[in-house]
This record gives sequence, C-alpha cells and structure tokens, in this order.
Amino acid sequence: MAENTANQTDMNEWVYDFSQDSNNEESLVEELNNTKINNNKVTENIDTEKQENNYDVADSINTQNSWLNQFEPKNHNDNKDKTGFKKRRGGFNKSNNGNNSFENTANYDSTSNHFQSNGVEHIRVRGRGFLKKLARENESGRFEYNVQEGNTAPVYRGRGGRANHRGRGGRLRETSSDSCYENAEEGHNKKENDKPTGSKPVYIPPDIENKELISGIEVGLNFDKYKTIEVKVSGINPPECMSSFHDSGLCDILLKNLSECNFSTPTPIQNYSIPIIIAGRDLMASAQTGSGKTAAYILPILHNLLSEPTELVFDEYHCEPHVVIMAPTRELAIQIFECAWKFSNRTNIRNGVLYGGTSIAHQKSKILQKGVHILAATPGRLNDFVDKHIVSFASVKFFILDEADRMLDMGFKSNIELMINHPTMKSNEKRQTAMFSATFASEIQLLATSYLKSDYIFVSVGEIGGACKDVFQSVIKVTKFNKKEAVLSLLKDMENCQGTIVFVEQKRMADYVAAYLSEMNFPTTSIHGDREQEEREQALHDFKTNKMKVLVATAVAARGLDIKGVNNVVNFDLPKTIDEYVHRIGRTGRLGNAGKAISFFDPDSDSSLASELIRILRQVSLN
Ligand SMILES: Nc1ncnc2c1ncn2[C@@H]1O[C@H](COP(=O)(O)OP(=O)(O)OP(=O)(O)O)[C@@H](O)[C@H]1O
Repeated sequence: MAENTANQTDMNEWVYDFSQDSNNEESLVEELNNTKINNNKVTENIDTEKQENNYDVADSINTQNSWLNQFEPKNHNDNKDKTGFKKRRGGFNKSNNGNNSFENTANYDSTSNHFQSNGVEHIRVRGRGFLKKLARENESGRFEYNVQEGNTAPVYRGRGGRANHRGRGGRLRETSSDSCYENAEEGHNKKENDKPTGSKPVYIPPDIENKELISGIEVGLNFDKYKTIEVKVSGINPPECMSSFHDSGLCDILLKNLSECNFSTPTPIQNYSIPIIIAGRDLMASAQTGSGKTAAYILPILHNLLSEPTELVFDEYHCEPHVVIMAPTRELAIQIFECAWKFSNRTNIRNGVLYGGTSIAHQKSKILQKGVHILAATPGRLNDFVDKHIVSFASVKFFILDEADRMLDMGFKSNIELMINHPTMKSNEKRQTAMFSATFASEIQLLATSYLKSDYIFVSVGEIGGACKDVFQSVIKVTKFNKKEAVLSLLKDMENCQGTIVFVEQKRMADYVAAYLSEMNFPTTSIHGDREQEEREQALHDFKTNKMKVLVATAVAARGLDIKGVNNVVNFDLPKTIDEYVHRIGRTGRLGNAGKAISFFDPDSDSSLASELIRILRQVSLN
C-alpha cells in the first residue's frame, strides 16, 4: 500500500505506455486509476485509506461539509471566535485570537478577509449587513477592518500604506448607492446582485502606475520552437503572412513601442493575424496559451486607428468607442486594457475598461472625460452601460471577442447577442470582427461564423484546443481526502514554490486551501468570485509582486491571465472540461518558458475527464 503523502512516491516510476491504444473509456479510466502519466505519465501515489490522518472519517465521510471539515483549524475550542461571529458550517472564521490555530498564520493574504499575524487584528469580513466595517488606520498608515456595530464609514485601503489616496499606493472605497447588478461575468460576486443598501462601499480601482507590473513575460528558451508549429489558414484569398515586425507595415510609432516592450520577433499567431486584420478581414483564430494572441489583435487595430483616424464621438453623457473588446473575467479585461495602453504610448489613442465590482460612477467619468477609442469590457458591465446609453456602438469599427469560445458558450452568449444585435451596433458587413482563443469547440466555431463576414479567415496555430507543449504535465492519483496533504507535500518538495497557482473547483474551497497553506507557512492568497473586487485585485497584485508565493484560484483565473514567474500549476481539483484544463495549465509555460502542471486525479469525481485528459497528454508526448 502506498504511503499517504505525495513525496513518498517517485513520480517518474510509473510511465504511461502510450503505445497501448486504448480507446475504451473504461479502460482508460482504469489505467488512470491504477498507474500512469507523468510528462505525460500518470503516477499512483496517494493511498485513499489513510483518511483519518486528516479528519474524523467516522462522522463525516462522503459529505461535503465533512470534506471541508478537514480544513478546520485544529485548535478551535468553540463555535465562536472572540468577535462573537459564528463559524461557517463546515468551515471557520479566521481571527487572531488565541482560540484557534490561525494565531501563528503569518501569511494568509493581507486583505480584509484574510489572516495576517503581524500584530494587527484582521477580521474576516463576512459580507455586508453581517459585519460592519470600520476603517481604522494603524501605525503604518495601513487600514484594517474592525468589528463595530452601526458603523458604516467609508473604507479606504492602501497598498503602500497611504490612506485617502488612490492608485497602487492607496485605493478608495466610496460609500454610495451606486450598485452593480450585472451577473454576466465569470466569478461574479452574487452579493453584487443585492439591492443597494445605501451604504455599500464601492471600489475605485487604481490607475496604472507600476509599468513594471504590466511589462509582460520575457521570451523563454523554447520561443524558437514556435517556428516549427504547423499553421493552418482557411478562407478565400488570405493575405500573406509577415515574418518580422518590420515587415508588418505597422506604423513607426508602434514599432518603437514594440521595441520598448521587448517584442523583437512576432509569434506565429501575430505573423498571421496582423496582416489579416490590417487588410480589413474578419478573423477566427486559435493558438496555444501564452503565445501572444492579445498583441495579435491590439497591434493591427492600433495601426488602423492611427493610419485612418476618425473623430472620437463623446460628450458628458455618452461615448462611442471605435473598438470594443469583450473578455469573460474582470482581471482579463483589465489586462487587455493594460496591453492596449502599453502599445498606445506616444499616440492620442485613449483606452478604457469597464468591469463589475467597481464604482459605476467612476468608470463612467473615466470614459466620458475624454472619450475612448478602445474599450475593454466584461459583458455584464458593458450591457449595463449600453442600457443606460452611456456607451453606444454607433462608431464601432472593431468588435473583438477574447476567449471567444467562452464568450459564446451558454454562460455569455445571450449577453454577446444583446450587444451584437443592439440597435446602435453596426452590421457584420460594416464592422470588423475577430475572435481568439486557445480552445474552440467545433460547435462554437459554427455558431461564431454567424457574427463574422462570410469571407472571414480561420487561422489555427498547432492543434486547436491543444495544451502548450512547454508545460510538463503530470497526473497523480489523489482522493479528495488526501488532497490537502498532497498539495502540502508538493509545495514542500519544490525547490522554490514561488509562482504556484493552485486551482480548485469551489469558491469556499479556495479560501480553505489558502488558509491551510498559510497556516503551514506558505504565503498564500486566493482569488475567486466571492471575494470583493478590491480583494481580487489585491490578491493578484500580491502574487505578482511575490509577496504571496501561492495563489489559490477558481475558474476565474483559468483563462487569459498572464503573470510573470508562474512556474507551477496544481490542479487540486480537476476541472469539469478539458478546455478549462488546457487554459489552467496554460498559466505557466508561456512564451517559450518552461512550466509544470501537476493534477490530482480523484477516480471518484474525475473519471469523466480521463479519456480527454489522456488525449491531451498523448498529443504532447507524440510531438
Ligand atoms: N512577440 C512577442 N515578443 C515578446 N513578448 C511577447 C510577444 N508576444 C506576446 N508577448 C508576451 O507574451 C505574453 C503572453 O501573451 P498573451 O497574454 O497575449 O498570450 P495569449 O496567447 O493571449 O494567452 P492566453 O491563451 O493564456 O490568453 C505576454 O506577457 C506578452 O506581453
């Protein structure tokens, strides 16, 4: 019987034999259950029987709460912490009182609902109406939350410890009735659907201040391998692809910006997309994660705006962007905005971003101040602005769907259709439309064609939906009861766990795992849809600046996020679909850099993914 910890098994011992052609799903599942892969091998190493190691099996087996109970800090001696707040069912409150094991948790995040034992009291904030927040500045100038009934004072938060300032060094939460009702967004916080309370703190995000943080990933050793990837192009009369940025016809100012951003050689998706978009053609494109799809559409769009300038229409009530870029998550919308901003340097191009969880008034004033040429947005907030006639599509030249397959699946489709069919939106024929993703199921491709001109071009770089080959993938059999220890072992075994993203399926699990790892002295933060937007951005900031070594995330961080120094992705829970797996592991191994992805395969819950998982692993091993 194998030992109950991940590090007691040699992960290379069991090599999956890809020569056995096993098409039968059951046998694949069995294979996964019994042995297998690492670098496209599956290893068996975690025994399911030592569950009691984690928690009391007898009273909890097979119930969700019991599964969560294993994360309960061991020293709880009553159901309430000293603040008087009841512990969550199956979970816990975090406070630094002496009653629980979090008193020594040095590192769990720095924001309001995460624990930090720096001698400052940090209380988990449980939602509006349940816990009132009081901003109190501590000695370092940093704000924290205190529990005090009846206090609804505005709360300010500073990253660098400066109060009453916005920007990276200080952020403002205003108290207003300006509420967000959107829901068309991944990781959307349900609390945002609450009726306005009149005292809801509204988050005003910082302006871009730290250019270093948006400077992008550096080219890795395997960058040259991009040249060997097969590219397929279909459609009538496709424009010639380019071979260098200097060939591209992009205007000089953009070439200068490119060189400042250390973009010296285009990636294949850029080689093909840039000429196609410059030529005015519609495009559906697929290329592996981390291969530069964002610049592949931003650069030709900027070129068009600069070489064929048209008047920007806006007044104090509304604006008419020339370019609308849709993304499924807030953080991705921000990232696209930052990318456009970076390449618009020295031009008169104005960029804007709209996303939920933030002050509507603030975003409105931002885009109406001077108008915007390029607007990156999440669907819910954009729809809201369109409904309120703040944004009109009357001047749209380009409509872009990033993560297009996600934008057109059931979750977002109706929102996208609302925009595409909006009375102010130009017809397919009169606007240019482009769609990008690393995954593109054929039924979504079919649906997508109805939004494109009939002579659109389709480009695929490598296998559509294939995993990035620079990610070393391994799968370990771990049952749910042993995952906690397995992830701990993995982190301990890593020479340096800096830059590790741990993916989980449930929002509350993200908090539990993050709290547990913090307790085990791994500086960890979390991002998921139940966190306030300010906390989500703070978590990403802390992870990007290496303040936190580990980021525990739900699907909200699976797609598109481009973070330097992500070396490892751990699938604590495997996702439900193989496409999400491909996107998750694509947070590492970007732009020719090597990365590692380790997935816990639980036969009880993951067998439906087994055959697809093996297909993806085989693809990589065969090339
Ligand atoms: N030609 C280039 N030269 C140097 N850096 C580049 C180049 N193209 C893109 N990059 C950088 O590569 C990183 C990945 O780019 P990007 O986020 O656009 O990838 P992507 O294909 O959209 O990934 P995903 O599928 O995960 O969304 C970014 O940091 C970007 O700045």
